[in-house]
Amino acid sequence: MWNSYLGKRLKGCGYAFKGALLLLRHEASIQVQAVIGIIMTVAGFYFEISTTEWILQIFAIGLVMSIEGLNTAAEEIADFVHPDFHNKIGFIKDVAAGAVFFAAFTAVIIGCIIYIPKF
Ligand SMILES: Nc1ncnc2c1ncn2[C@@H]1O[C@H](COP(=O)(O)OP(=O)(O)OP(=O)(O)O)[C@@H](O)[C@H]1O
Repeated sequence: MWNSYLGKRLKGCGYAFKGALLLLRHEASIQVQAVIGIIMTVAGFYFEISTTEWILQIFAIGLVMSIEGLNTAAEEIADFVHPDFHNKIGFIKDVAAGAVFFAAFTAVIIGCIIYIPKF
């Protein structure tokens, strides 16, 4: 029983990892965010940011990429269930994009708080 429980959890991790790779391979917006994340990581080493700043920065990068992944999932479901134009589909896609906006805005504020004092 424990074996099958562990096996299922490991399989779940495998699917999640596959999903992360799919996002990185096929989603332009996630690719851009990943590149920005790498640039910010290099900047973090260059400016020798503190442990708290690292935590905030890593959290911001993860937050934006996670919400973008969910936005992609929402768009895919919307296109699958209703490929034609519909106001409701437009609303669903707009609010999903709005969620990414909140995350990105938060990340920009965090970035400003960390880096503006260093210039
Ligand atoms: N089927 C539809 N019905 C109504 N409005 C739509 C529909 N598809 C897209 N839209 C409108 O166009 C906007 C952009 O949709 P789209 O699916 O191209 O998203 P996108 O953010 O450009 O996607 P991607 O992340 O793939 O670049 C939506 O936010 C919505 O306002």
